[in-house]
Amino acid sequence: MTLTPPDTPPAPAAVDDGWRPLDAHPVGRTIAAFATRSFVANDPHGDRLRIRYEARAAAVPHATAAQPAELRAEVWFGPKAEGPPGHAHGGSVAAVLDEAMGLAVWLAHRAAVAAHIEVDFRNPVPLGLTGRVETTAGPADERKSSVSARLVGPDGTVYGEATGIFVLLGERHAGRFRGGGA
Ligand SMILES: CCCCCCCC/C=C\CCCCCCCC(=O)SCCNC(=O)CCNC(=O)[C@H](O)C(C)(C)COP(=O)(O)OP(=O)(O)OC[C@H]1O[C@@H](n2cnc3c(N)ncnc32)[C@H](O)[C@@H]1OP(=O)(O)O
Repeated sequence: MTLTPPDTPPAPAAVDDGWRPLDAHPVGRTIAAFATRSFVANDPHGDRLRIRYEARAAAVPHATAAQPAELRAEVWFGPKAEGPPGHAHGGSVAAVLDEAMGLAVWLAHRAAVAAHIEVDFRNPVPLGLTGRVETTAGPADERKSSVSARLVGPDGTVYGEATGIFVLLGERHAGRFRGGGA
């Protein structure tokens, strides 16, 4: 006896929206290597912050106003990110937004450091939240770029919003931010 398989609806066609792991992008590879050391991203299996960056490539190596390379992230706030009981420390939220903005500018233009950031904490972040960080790097002039980022929950709740001015590293900063640790 053969059974007629039940009607199964066709699987929805996967939508390729262009987002890839950060290290799949040529510039993103350098950034991803940096992020293995950074304060925010250096403990991908830890209990504080886990973050995974993704890039959407521009068709050209450097972003233009028409075709920027974009960065976003998925982030998890673990039990050791606590600030107010049961909720994430504002500094952890600010750090996540700060780093994402810096990496967004790096991806879109070149390596940069924060000169000025502002953060609005819109809603308390419950520990255990997995949220999405969205960034928008503005166009750059010779020395700086404006950028913004926000942290959004799976239900669309906006937890934090940030804007920043990031100074693009150039000859005048030679050696200043290379580091290497103590
Ligand atoms: C393949 C090679 C790979 C290389 C790898 C490189 C290593 C990776 C490097 C980087 C990756 C970073 C990944 C993101 C990490 C997360 C982001 C952070 O948290 S970064 C840490 C916190 N930030 C600091 O420690 C900066 C400390 N501050 C400074 O060192 C200086 O103040 C600095 C560099 C920010 C500015 O000093 P000036 O002398 O270079 O710049 P001036 O000429 O004064 O300003 C340039 C423009 O920026 C404006 N500007 C400067 N500071 C401003 C401010 N506070 N507010 C508003 N505008 C400001 C100015 O008005 C000027 O604008 P006008 O060109 O005239 O239009």
